Amino acid sequence: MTTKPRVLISDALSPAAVQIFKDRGVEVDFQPDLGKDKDRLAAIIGEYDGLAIRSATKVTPKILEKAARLKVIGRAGIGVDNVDIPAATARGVIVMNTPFGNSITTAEHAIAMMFALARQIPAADASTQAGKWEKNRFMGVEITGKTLGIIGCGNIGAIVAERAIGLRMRVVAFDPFLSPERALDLGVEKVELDELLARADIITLHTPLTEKTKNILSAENLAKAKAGVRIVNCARGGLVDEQALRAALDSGHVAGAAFDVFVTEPATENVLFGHPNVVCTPHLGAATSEAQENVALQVAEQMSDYLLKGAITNAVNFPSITAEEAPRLKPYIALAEKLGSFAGQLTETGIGRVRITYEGEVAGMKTKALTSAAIAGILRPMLADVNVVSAPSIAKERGVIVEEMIRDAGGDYDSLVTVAVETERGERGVSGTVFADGRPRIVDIKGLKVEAEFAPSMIYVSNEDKPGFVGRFATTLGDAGVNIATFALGRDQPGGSAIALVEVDGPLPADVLARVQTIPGVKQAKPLAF
Ligand SMILES: NC(=O)C1=CN([C@@H]2O[C@H](COP(=O)(O)OP(=O)(O)OC[C@H]3O[C@@H](n4cnc5c(N)ncnc54)[C@H](O)[C@@H]3O)[C@@H](O)[C@H]2O)C=CC1
Ligand SMILES: O=C(O)CCC(=O)C(=O)O
Repeated sequence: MTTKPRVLISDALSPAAVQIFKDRGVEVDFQPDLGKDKDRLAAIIGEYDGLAIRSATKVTPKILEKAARLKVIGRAGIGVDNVDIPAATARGVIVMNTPFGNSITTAEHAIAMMFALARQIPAADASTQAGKWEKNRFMGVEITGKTLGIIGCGNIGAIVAERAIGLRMRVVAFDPFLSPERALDLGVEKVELDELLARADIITLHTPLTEKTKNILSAENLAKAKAGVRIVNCARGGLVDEQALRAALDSGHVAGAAFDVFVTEPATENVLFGHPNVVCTPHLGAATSEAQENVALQVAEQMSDYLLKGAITNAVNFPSITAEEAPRLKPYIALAEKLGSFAGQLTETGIGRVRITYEGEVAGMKTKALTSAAIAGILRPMLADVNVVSAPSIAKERGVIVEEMIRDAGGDYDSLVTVAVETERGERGVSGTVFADGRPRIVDIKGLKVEAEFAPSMIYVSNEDKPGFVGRFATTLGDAGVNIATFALGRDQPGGSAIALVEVDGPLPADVLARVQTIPGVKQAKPLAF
């Protein structure tokens, strides 16, 4: 007799999920408050094959250590920042999300927050119900004709844009990954951040929280914003510097702020609380019955499909491939994703085209999965939780042309994968292979031969091939106490163009990078993380 897989639901998912699991033949244990009790979760997680969550459950390495049977974590929602993805991946646990199920609802919340700010509805409500009838206190502003600045024009940002245009607003958007064609389709004007800050009457944020977006509205950027600007954040706490925002509200430079998300959640106290022009909700962006039913049904279907049939959908850490194909493909998937990540981390402008070339043995493998992995790697530095399944359609939606080429083995390697990214600044290609030890290696960057493994902390430098660079570079790092682990060099010809790919122990501090950038002959220096 085969035993049924067991799933634990540890957050307040819609009960619709319970029914789906039961109907599909999965045993389900619904404990909606368990996620808040990490000790109890750790005590029982070992009994389950699947864990279905929203945002209250934090899936930490400690929880994963106890999860001996766990095969899949299903997030009924978009952000998977409450799951330690590398730790889950390292334990072979698939992490799935539902990337679109709550987008409309969250966009609607942002629009609702914008109106709440413009007409001071929460304060007017409290005053009216207190019997004050303060008609002259609550003078609002009209939305029509105002400029909305959208930071992050992905799924939710695009829906907000469509709604705002329907409200007769002008919409400008800052999103390095928004293609001009997509912007045109949406009817939004693609601008740089400084221009958005200078022009927007209302700013709404819809990016994930990443190293690049953290404090994207810093004190400095808030100061650049138009006097009287209003700010809406229904994406993630930490996109706006809360202390700086409070100061800008106190000075009157920012006229109002509506926040659904906070640096620390649950936010039982916060520097923004108590300001008369601040409206807050407790992370309610996705909280409608429609969205909750969508994401609960979808996550239960996806998890059941995986547990019962091995099918993988919307996984953020693995492509959709069968169990038989997995062992052979795995190192090449890692290679393609890392080559893509290399190209993505070096790309600073919109991508027009991605060309992936497979030469030799790898050309006979399931290259679609490899291409998806490469695109996910390219997009991941910019997009919220892009996965290998959704990456190609996201690229298509954004007007990125993806080309796949297959060739016989021609060079020094049995298998060679090349990822080339074309932007308005030109094309950049990076090639790699998998050696007999199963570890992926970079073997060529922009036509320059180099041989290096991918490492958690690296520096990529392109420079003029002049004497003295290596010495100055090593001294700069050494003086700053940064230890060099490996050092790979390549060049086209003596005295020509050169590159260095250097592995360091730990992340490179920004001031050290700045010093590297000033070494004579250095054209570009970038930190990379794999
Ligand atoms: N308040 C809530 O309850 C909810 C919040 N969210 C959050 O909303 C955010 C957006 O979700 P989606 O639109 O589905 O994600 P998405 O991945 O479709 O869009 C994110 C956009 O941000 C852009 N972006 C990334 N880095 C950027 C940067 N440095 N500057 C400007 N733009 C940048 C990307 O190019 C992308 O277009 C996520 O953080 C998600 O977790 C999502 C659902 C509910
Ligand atoms: O589940 C929730 O209420 C939070 C939704 C959210 O933040 C997300 O989907 O990223």
